[in-house]
Amino acid sequence: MSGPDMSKSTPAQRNKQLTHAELAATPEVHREQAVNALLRADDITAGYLPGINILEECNFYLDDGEIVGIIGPNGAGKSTLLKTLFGLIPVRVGAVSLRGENITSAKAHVLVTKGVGYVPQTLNVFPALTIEENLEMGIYLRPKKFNERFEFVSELFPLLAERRKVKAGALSGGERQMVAMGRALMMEPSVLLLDEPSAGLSPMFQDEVFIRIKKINATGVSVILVEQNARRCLQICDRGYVLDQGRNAYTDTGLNLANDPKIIELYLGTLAGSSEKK
Ligand SMILES: Nc1ncnc2c1ncn2[C@@H]1O[C@H](COP(=O)(O)OP(=O)(O)OP(=O)(O)O)[C@@H](O)[C@H]1O
Repeated sequence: MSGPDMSKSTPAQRNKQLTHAELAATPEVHREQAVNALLRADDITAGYLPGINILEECNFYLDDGEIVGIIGPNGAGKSTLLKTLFGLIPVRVGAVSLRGENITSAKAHVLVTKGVGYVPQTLNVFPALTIEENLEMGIYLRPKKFNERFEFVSELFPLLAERRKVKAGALSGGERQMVAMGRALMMEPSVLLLDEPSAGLSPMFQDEVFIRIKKINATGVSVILVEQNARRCLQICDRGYVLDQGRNAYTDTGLNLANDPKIIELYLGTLAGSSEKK
């Protein structure tokens, strides 16, 4: 690839020097940038039914400390990518690695012990259990650390401590989302995978969720965020990927994607002209 000499720059610096066109068009660039990534997927193909691939040769990486957003149309494969990274769907072709360790198709419970947390879009709390019991379920592998982690999670979500004896089934959608994120944080993950955390929430609660994600990230947790609310997602993420029909369509910084006329036209639709919240 022609262009600036990137041999002495950090991955973060190199990200900023490249346009989405360069990144999307050249898998070599992805590989070069992803060398020291915290989590990366190389050319992964995956699907649910035999012979039907949902993801086709997808490339993805997350650097330490980043929030990376994944946006795209309905059915593009965003949730499937997250599930594949978390070992819920086997990888058919390609590889996934965590801090350089090959974790391709490693099972979810193994990934949790390696510092990967996952919050599914639905059915992400135990409604019959109290908030406290839900959080206990999150750390059942290390029960002695409950108090320490409960304190950490309560600082991010004070409501969870205040209402610890309330059953999760009695909470609003936004409050349940906090329980789900809190539970995933109990195991002290270094990477948190969030599947459409703002889905179905009122605009006020959506804002609250995005603010909390930034706070979680500020504690040192790297975040992969799948979102329908693409514009809001791009506002808070360091980098974003656009998936379309199971393939990488574009990737760039969140800011560049949000302001790219092509992305606006194809993926952000009428939201593009709406007032933005910073
Ligand atoms: N359990 C499943 N079994 C078979 N096919 C599935 C399953 N879950 C999802 N799919 C299919 O995989 C494709 C990608 O779905 P996925 O949920 O990953 O898309 P998405 O980009 O997250 O979209 P959305 O924003 O609508 O959730 C769709 O065609 C969907 O019908």
